[in-house]
Amino acid sequence: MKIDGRHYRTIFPAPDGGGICVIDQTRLPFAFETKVLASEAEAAVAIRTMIVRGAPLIGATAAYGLALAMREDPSDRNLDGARSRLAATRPTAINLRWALDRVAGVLQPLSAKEREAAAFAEAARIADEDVASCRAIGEHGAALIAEIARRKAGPVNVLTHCNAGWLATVDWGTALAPIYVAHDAGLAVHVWVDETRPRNQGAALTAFELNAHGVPHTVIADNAGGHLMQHGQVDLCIVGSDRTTSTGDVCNKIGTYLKALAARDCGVPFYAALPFSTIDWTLTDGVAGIPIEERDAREVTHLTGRTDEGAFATVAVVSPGSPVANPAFDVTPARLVTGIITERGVAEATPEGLLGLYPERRVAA
Ligand SMILES: CSC[C@H]1O[C@H](OP(=O)(O)O)[C@H](O)[C@@H]1O
Repeated sequence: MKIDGRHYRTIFPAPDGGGICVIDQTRLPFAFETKVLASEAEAAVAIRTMIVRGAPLIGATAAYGLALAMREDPSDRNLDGARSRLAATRPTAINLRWALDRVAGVLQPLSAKEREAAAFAEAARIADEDVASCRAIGEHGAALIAEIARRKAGPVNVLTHCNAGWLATVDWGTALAPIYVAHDAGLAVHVWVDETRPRNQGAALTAFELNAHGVPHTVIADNAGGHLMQHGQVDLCIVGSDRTTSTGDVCNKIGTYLKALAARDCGVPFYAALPFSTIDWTLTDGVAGIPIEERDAREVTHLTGRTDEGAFATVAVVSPGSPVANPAFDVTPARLVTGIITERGVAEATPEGLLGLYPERRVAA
């Protein structure tokens, strides 16, 4: 996407070959800064501390992290060690392990001296595929928005949760890609942006993206979404996913499930947008099977932002000494999901629906 007229991907090789450039998303929206990840360890820290975040971007970063590890030591021992260390950075987004397994599968049969170049090449393919997949998600999802636009006057009002925009992927995004494609095609779209406590990816990142692209939007408190749906101000919900099961259960940022419940109660269509790399074909029960990351309590007890004088500041917002829980994701059961928007089209949130798009995943009876 473009920032001040210049096109960026969220991750790209440093021009001097010194490592991998990423956007430091912990500094947005008040500072647009890139960082060079020059080692496996720096890639791991970037994922763990959410300098980079979003399932597809986590996967791409891990792929390049493995390439950086091969630059350091291409031995079998380090390949296995780096794969384990990077996999341990965050437990929920399946894209992380998917990318590591894919790159490691390419490297294992190679000689040590071949591994660095092969790893960087495979990581680049993963990044390029993600851009193409997310662009296609945009096209398929935009058709849903266009269908609603034909039936109503005024803008199509889309509610989204967290950030599933181009900052969560290599480019285009997943939940926001249909909004960009529809907006660029001249359709009137307005986005309700859930702030998304506690990390505020909506208020900080989705709002930043939509501002930069000129998409009309309104930032709301997380708890306002149900009210807006009750009053007919939401035409559909589109969210991202960190892991979706073969049966259509959708794991996404904490609070997504509550929006799905409100949407069902108000008759609002609720879609998840995700690429093939986010589907976990080994799972049928997301609530029981998907590991939910428990993040640091400080993400709940403190807020970081910019003062009126323009300085970054962190303040406490919780009564000192109170215990805190911080589950980072929840699972929306398939029964609450209207459809799943993928790079291959829109499927019902059912095994048959997903297999209809990915027939190669049918297990021989
Ligand atoms: C396109 S995946 C976006 C997905 O990832 C976010 O989680 P996090 O910011 O913690 O990496 C959130 O669940 C988004 O929906």
